[in-house]
Amino acid sequence: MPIANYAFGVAEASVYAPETFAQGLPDRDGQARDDESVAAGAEASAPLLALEGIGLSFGGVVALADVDLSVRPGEIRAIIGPNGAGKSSLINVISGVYRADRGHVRLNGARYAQVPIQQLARLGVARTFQNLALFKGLNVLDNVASGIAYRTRSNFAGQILGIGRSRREQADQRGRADRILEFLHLTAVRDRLAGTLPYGLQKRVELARALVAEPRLLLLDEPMAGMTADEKSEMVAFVRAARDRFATTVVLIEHDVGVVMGLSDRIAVLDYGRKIADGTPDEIRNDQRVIDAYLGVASDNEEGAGI
Ligand SMILES: Nc1ncnc2c1ncn2[C@@H]1O[C@H](COP(=O)(O)OP(=O)(O)OP(=O)(O)O)[C@@H](O)[C@H]1O
Repeated sequence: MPIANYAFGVAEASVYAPETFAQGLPDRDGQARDDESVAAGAEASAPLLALEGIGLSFGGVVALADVDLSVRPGEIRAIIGPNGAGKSSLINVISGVYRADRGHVRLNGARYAQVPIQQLARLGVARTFQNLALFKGLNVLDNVASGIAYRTRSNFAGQILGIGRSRREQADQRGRADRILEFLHLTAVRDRLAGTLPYGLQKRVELARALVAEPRLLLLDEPMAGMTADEKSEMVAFVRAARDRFATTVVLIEHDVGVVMGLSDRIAVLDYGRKIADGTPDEIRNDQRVIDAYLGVASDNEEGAGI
């Protein structure tokens, strides 16, 4: 029985064509890329990110056990699994928040026992958080511009006085932030305090702040959590558009499996810290081990959607 029949209740979300949003910005090389070239590149290239034999325990609790994961450049890669399966632990290992007890992370060809969290931006990695982490008292533009503050080369005094290079850098940051706001249809709320926006828009501002640095690897921690169905559909389209436009590789964890099925190129499934399946949405939908893992959840939860 396909999983979609009982557990993955949300329809595949693809109501907005990505091209709608993908106009007006150059990609990393200043060249437009079509979807096919990104997908073909994803098939052929060496992994941008690879996890090798990752193990992580908290006291006696095994959060991750011998997990391998390979992420190709330009693909949208989801990690799913029931509550407590190890998804957050895995994304925290990828982003250097946790050091794995066993195994390594390969990023851009370099091998790490722990990814250096203070160098994430320079390594081309940006992330969003499960719980919003915006500066609620700052306006939207300044929140987004803060995502590229690391690029600043001017000294502190220069920034305070707003002189010379620092003034040019600030203008550059704001220009980039403005273009991302336009790309994500946020220009109308540019000057609003972030904390006053509806939740779904705040999540989109977080995406903008992560994207403004033009990361090679974008880590999304439950980007659709707490959103309405319409907001989820919009977010799906924006994430896809961002990938297509900037050739950004996306790794996301997300509870709404219907959304994941419609958005991802490949999906890895965790259960009790182990990877039990890995493949395309169709392969995952029909995988017996995945069905069993989620059936356990469905029988605990009459609505069958509590993943
Ligand atoms: N900081 C921690 N201290 C102790 N145990 C932890 C910690 N973080 C995670 N765990 C445990 O590790 C296991 C995996 O948790 P994790 O949060 O990674 O799962 P998850 O799939 O993200 O769950 P959820 O979907 O509920 O967010 C769980 O048993 C959890 O209780």
